[in-house]
Amino acid sequence: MDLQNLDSIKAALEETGFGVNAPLLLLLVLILLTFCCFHPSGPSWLLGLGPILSYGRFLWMGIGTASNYYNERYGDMTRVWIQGEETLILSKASAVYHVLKSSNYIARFGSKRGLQCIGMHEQGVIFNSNILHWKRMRAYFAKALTGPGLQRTVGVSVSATNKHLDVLHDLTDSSGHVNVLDLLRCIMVDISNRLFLRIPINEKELLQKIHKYFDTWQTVLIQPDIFFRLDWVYRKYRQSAKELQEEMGNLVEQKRKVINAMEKLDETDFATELLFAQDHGELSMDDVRQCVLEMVIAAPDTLSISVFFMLVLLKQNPAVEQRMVQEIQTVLGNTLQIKLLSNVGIFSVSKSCAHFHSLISSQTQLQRALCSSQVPSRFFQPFGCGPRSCVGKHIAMVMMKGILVTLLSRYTVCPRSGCTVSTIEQNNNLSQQPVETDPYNLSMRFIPHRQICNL
Ligand code: HEM
Repeated sequence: MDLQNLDSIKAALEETGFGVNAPLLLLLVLILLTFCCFHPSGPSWLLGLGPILSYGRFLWMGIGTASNYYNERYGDMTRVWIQGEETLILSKASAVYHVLKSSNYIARFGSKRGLQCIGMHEQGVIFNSNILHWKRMRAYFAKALTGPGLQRTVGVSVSATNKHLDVLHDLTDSSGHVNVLDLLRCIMVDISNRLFLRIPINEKELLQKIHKYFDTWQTVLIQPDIFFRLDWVYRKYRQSAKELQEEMGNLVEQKRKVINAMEKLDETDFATELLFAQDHGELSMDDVRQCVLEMVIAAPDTLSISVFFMLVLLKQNPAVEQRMVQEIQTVLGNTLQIKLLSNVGIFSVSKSCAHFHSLISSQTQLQRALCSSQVPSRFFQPFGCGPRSCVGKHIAMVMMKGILVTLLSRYTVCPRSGCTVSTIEQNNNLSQQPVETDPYNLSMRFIPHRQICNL
């Protein structure tokens, strides 16, 4: 703030009859100074070029990488422009935590045309910014992802993992390396289907469609309107979104037929609840399809990446892996008992729960060792927090543990030599994930424990 401004404020005060009221003036100066000091820095306006350049950077680099770039360059609270709107980019853990947990943080940004393309504009839950509608949708998700649904998850996760480990050769190359990310995605989509939809699916085909949908989601989210008018560019993305939506529409219709053919409904699930709500006029057909779509895509893209990084990290921390395997062997005895878990007897559940608790402590220690010791643990929020936090956070933990315990009880997993979290090339747009153009570096050897013992 310069002296000229101070003089004009003084003159304005005199003109309005306040006179030179020293305490008032001092207070005003203090307020303005505070505002100047705490006003976030960022790229300059540059006759309107600044907003265009910063928006361009977000489109070109992807949301995550561009955010990191601005925070590194201008500090952990930076002002930029996205689609002409002033936007704050925060990287300080305490500030992020403060914003996320605020009851005012209930909407997400995205271009209207982009969200319409992927069916998320005022529909489903993930990017639904129609607050009343989002609240209603979130309730269906919350119901399916907690309570009895959560209890079934242990058995389903263990049995789906075992099923896919039994046919590991499907994803093994000639050098004996497994495409772990694909394996985990297959497991995840199987678990999601068994829990929320319960219809026969072609996992690989569905995963391909999910992959293309996710790519479209990342591409269109903050595009300007002109992008959607360039048919030769946009056509491909519109088509990818439509393919998954149509597939989900078909699966939902199949589900309806199954329900109609049933004499008595023993057990309900997410899709059934939605279809009933549609029958009662509470939800539209598009709502049902979009909610099922979001539920089915939520886990493969988040959990498979998380478990993949856990496996890499475990190899970087062999002592932790060894302790976990010992715990697994002590608690579960042998792999046969793990297979028994798929039947989810009360005895097996309590055993596995006991183990899960000890596993949490190992993981937390691993996390602590790897995260900066300066950051208090409450600021570590992989699932976000507050009203818009991950509605699947509890089930995600159960699924991850179910998969990890089953996997580690049968195999030790070896990434290629030199493959560590810091050497893996990563993308950071909507979420942080390994670059998969060359799956060679990301594949791992699965060595059965029996084989190690015999070595
Ligand atoms: C390791 C696994 C997962 C991670 C790291 C993760 C992380 C997140 C994060 C960071 C958010 C946004 C939170 C915010 O804005 O504050 C979110 C939202 C969400 N997650 Fe997850 N998630 C995971 C697994 C899952 C699973 C398994 C499901 C469901 C089956 C799920 C369903 C959702 C949904 C529906 C939302 C949107 C909630 C809303 O907008 O109201 N997530 N997740």
